[in-house]
Amino acid sequence: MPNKQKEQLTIVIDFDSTFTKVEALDELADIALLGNPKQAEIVSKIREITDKGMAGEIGFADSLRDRVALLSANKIHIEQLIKFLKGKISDSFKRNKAFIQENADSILIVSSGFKDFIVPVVEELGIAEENVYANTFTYDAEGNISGYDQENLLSKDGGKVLLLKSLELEGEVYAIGDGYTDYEMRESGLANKFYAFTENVSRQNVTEKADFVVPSLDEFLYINGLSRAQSYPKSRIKVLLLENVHPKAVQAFKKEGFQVELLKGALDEEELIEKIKDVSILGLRSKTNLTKKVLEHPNASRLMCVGAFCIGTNQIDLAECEKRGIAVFNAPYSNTRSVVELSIGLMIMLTRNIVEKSNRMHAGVWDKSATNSYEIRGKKIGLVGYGNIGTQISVLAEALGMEVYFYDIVDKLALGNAKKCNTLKELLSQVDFVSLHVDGRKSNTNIIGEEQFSWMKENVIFLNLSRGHVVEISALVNAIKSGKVWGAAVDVFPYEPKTNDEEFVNDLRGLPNVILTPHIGGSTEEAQANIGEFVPSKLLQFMNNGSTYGSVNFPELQLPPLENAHRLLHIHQNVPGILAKINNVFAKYSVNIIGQYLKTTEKTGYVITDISKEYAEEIAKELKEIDNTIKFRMLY
Ligand SMILES: NC(=O)C1=CN([C@@H]2O[C@H](COP(=O)(O)OP(=O)(O)OC[C@H]3O[C@@H](n4cnc5c(N)ncnc54)[C@H](O)[C@@H]3O)[C@@H](O)[C@H]2O)C=CC1
Ligand SMILES: O=C(O)C(=O)COP(=O)(O)O
Repeated sequence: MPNKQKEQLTIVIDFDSTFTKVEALDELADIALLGNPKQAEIVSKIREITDKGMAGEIGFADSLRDRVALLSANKIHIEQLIKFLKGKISDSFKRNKAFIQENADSILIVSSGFKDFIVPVVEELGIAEENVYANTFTYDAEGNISGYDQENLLSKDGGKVLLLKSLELEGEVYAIGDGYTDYEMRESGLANKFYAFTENVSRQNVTEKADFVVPSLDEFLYINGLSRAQSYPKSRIKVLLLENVHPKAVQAFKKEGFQVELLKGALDEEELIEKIKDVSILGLRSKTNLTKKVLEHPNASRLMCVGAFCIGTNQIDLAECEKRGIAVFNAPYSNTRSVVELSIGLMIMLTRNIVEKSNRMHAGVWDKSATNSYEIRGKKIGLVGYGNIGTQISVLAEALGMEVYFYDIVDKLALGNAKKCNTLKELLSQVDFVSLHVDGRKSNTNIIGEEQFSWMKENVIFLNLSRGHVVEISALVNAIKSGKVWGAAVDVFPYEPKTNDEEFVNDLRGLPNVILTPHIGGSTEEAQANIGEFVPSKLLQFMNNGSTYGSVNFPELQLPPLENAHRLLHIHQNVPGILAKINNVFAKYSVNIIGQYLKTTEKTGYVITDISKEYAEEIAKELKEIDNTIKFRMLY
């Protein structure tokens, strides 16, 4: 075996729910019974028998006989099953194809399933037919399954033990599987160790008997010091996802073997301190504050990167993250359009006084009149903040015939015929609509208060879909009550309920021509699905490759994929001489550098060095000990 000088080791691997993600006979039943009116009933019966067998509740011979009798399958169905199973090989087996191919001679597939479909599937990863021990079907002249070879040891009760005994293997034997019959090989003493494989299913009566519980093949390889695709098994790395991020995000991390926990709501500071223990990757949305207090707590010491599954990152102490070598990513464009569409829609609803009309209709009042209903065409809109959202609204509003004005603290190029204002007052004093699209930086707190409302025209329509703390709510309430503001739409609030179970309490409730929405500007299926793909891809690139491209607080580096090299990632305070010190360590151990990349911000330096595979282990220790090192890790 590579990387380990040990006496001969044979690895015995189960097929169903271990090598592949599924139980093949259940799937065969699904395929064979397609179109049969009793399909659901028969399949559920077969699954029930499978489960009982796997849990050791009924003898295996009985389970096999009963299931085969229920199947009405033929050779064509087997062909379809093989195709299906090839797509269901467990992720960690696929990932470690190189190990399996290189060690195919010492790997045996021992299964109570059938060679008819197992052989073509395991051959995909380089395991030869002679290393597969399983049952075989018998067929009638038309190719229908008529039974199975009852002489085969694996068709009998305790079949795996009988088979293993007959093989008289020398050296160490390790068994990997998800079922009780896999454990029995260990119980009998024929296998030296049993690894309960839980990537696909986990059965308590099996895991409690195991020498080790392995959530992936990577974990098995890691425990035994064998060569593998993941330097450190991802099943040991915790991902915590908050605020009900899209299931696509959960899938993205699970597919790579991470340990993922998803929580529906946001967490407050104390709860986050509790939950962040041992977490390396944290995903949150706009409502969870990642504060200095959380970051400096020992529970957060493993945190490597954070994903804001939204645009705004004001809820995250970015500087503190940078100081601690934690890279933060967001989704700067995925929900832009959703906010833009909602803003335009709200403007029209308010200008036509639709909310009141609709409420009255629900109360049975038919009030067909044009009073207090206007078009937005020809009106002036003032955008405070001319970033990604502000500029898109600018283009659409102009297409709808509005005159666009904007104010931004940064010099921005006007799109179309939009007119730039030099001060907030200049903007507010001449427009019919005010729409806020600034970011949530602290200094934007209460930038719209009594004074700013006093600058606005009478009967202005006011929208805030940016951040709650940007507007002084009491001033807005007064402006609405005094009639200065004729209609308002507010999506974001200084305090927002943590979950959907908490009551929304705010002085804006009950005011006329005010549309209140529960911070849903970015909450469309499209936006959430986009974010659910985009943010994990950034976090995974950082974890797998070291790339920080798109980070909002870190030196940005887009790195080439790692090929046949080790990659050393060194994050340090940006003080003079660190690169020289790093390279002195490489020189001292005559390490061959294949590539080196450096990027710094004012405070932080990030050096990535790819080195050839032969290296002295001491270099990692010495690199970590360089003064001003923040974090160090190694990938291969
Ligand atoms: N309601 C919701 O569900 C959502 C709300 N948002 C909020 O919208 C904000 C804006 O999003 P993007 O346009 O993508 O961000 P962006 O960063 O592209 O644009 C923000 C613009 O505001 C400007 N700005 C900042 N402070 C200002 C001030 N005091 N006065 C004038 N201009 C100022 C900036 O220079 C920048 O051009 C986000 O930061 C987020 O807080 C974003 C998505 C969804
Ligand atoms: O993208 C943003 O900044 C938002 O405000 C949307 O936040 P959310 O993901 O809905 O909590």
